[in-house]
Amino acid sequence: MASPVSRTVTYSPAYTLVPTYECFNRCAYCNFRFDPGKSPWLTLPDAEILLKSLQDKGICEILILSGEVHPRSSRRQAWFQLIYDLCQLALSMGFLPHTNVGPLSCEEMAKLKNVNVSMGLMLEQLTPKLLNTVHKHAPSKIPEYRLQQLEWAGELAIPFTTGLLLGIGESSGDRWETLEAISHIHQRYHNIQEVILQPHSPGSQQTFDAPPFDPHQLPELIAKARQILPSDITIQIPPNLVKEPSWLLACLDAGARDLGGIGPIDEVNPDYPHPEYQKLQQILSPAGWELVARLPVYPYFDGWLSKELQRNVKEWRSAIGASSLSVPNHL
Ligand SMILES: O=c1nc2n(C[C@H](O)[C@H](O)[C@H](O)CO)c3cc(O)ccc3cc-2c(=O)[nH]1
Ligand SMILES: C[C@H]1O[C@@H](n2cnc3c(N)ncnc32)[C@H](O)[C@@H]1O
Ligand code: MET
Ligand code: SF4
Repeated sequence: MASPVSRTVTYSPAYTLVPTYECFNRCAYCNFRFDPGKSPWLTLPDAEILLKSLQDKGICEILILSGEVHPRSSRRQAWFQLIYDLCQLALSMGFLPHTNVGPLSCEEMAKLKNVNVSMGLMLEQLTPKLLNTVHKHAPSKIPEYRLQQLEWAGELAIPFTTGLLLGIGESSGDRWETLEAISHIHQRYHNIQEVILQPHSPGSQQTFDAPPFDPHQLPELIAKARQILPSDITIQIPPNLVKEPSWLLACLDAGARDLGGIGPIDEVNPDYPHPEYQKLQQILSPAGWELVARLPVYPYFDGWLSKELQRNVKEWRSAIGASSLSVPNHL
C-alpha cells in the first residue's frame, strides 16, 4: 500500500505595512529602498485607517516590513518605537503581527516578542564573498550578524522565519552551507518555523544586472533542502516568483508546502503581483492539492507566546477551523 501523502499546501492571508522605505543599506538587488530621509514614515493615524479598511476581510497577518535606520543613528529609537506601536495597533485591532525589519539588537528583539506572534529575517547566503558584490554597501548583510539573529530568536523563544535568497552570486555549495547553518540552529533551539527559498527576481529599480534565478532549478534545490533541513521546518516558496503552473506543482512535489504571505502587493517584488486565490486553486486542485489558510505562527509554537497573544491566536485558530478564512475577500 502506498504511504499516505499529505496533500495540503498552506498560505497566510496577509497585508504588508511599511514603516519606511528609507534604508541605510544599498543591496544591489533591492527594488524597495529610498535614500535615508527621502521617504516619509508611515504615521499611526494612517496605519489605523488602513487597518480599519482590512477588518473582516479575511486578513489575519500584518507583515511589518521595513527599510532600516542605522543602529547608531539618532533616529533609530523613533524608528523602533514606530515599529513597536504599529505591531501593538495591529494586535489591538485583532490582527496577528509578523515583523521583518532587518537585524535588531537583542533588547529590541525581546521587546518585539511581546507584540509579534512570530518574526523573521532572511539569512540570504552565508558566504562572505557577497560582501564584495551585491552587499558591498549593505552592512546589515554581514552573515555573522544575521546568523546571530537566528540564535537570539532561539534564546528568546521567538518563532522564526528565515530563508535563502537565490541567484545573487552564490554557488550551489554555498546554498548547502547556508541550509546546514539553519539546520544546526534549529537543532539547538527548535525555533525555525519555515525556510523561504526565494528566487532573485529582477525589478525595475535595482542596480544588480543579473538574470532571475531560473525556477527550473527550484525542484531539485527543494528536494536537497528537504534532506538537509529538519522535517518540522516547512519549506516556503513565493508563487508570484514561480509563475509557470507546472513548475509550481514540481516545487510541491519536491517538498515545498507553503506559499507564504499572500496579499494585494508584494512590497519586496512589486513587479511580480501575487496570484489570485482562485487562480492558485485552479492550478493546485486538479493536481490534488488543497490550499489552506494558516496563521503567521505555526501551532506547535503557541506555547511560546504570552497569554495575551495566545488569546488572539486562539480566536484565529477557531475562525480557520470554521473555514471562514478559506477565501479571503481581497484575493
Ligand atoms: O510578500 C512577501 N512576504 C514576505 N515575507 C512574509 C512571509 O511570507 C510571512 O510573513 C511568513 O510566512 C509568516 O506568515 C517574509 C517574511 C520573513 O520573515 C522574511 C522574508 C519575507 C519575504 C517576503 C517577500 O519577499 N514578500
Ligand atoms: C524581504 C526579503 O526579500 C528579499 N529580496 C530583496 N530584493 C529581492 C529581489 N529583487 N528578489 C527577490 N527577493 C528579494 C531579501 O532577502 C529580503 O530580506
Ligand atoms: N531590510 C530588511 C532586509 O533586507 C527587510 C526588508 S528588505 C525589502 O532584511
Ligand atoms: S533589501 Fe532590505 S536591507 Fe537591502 S536595501 Fe533593500 S530594504 Fe535595505
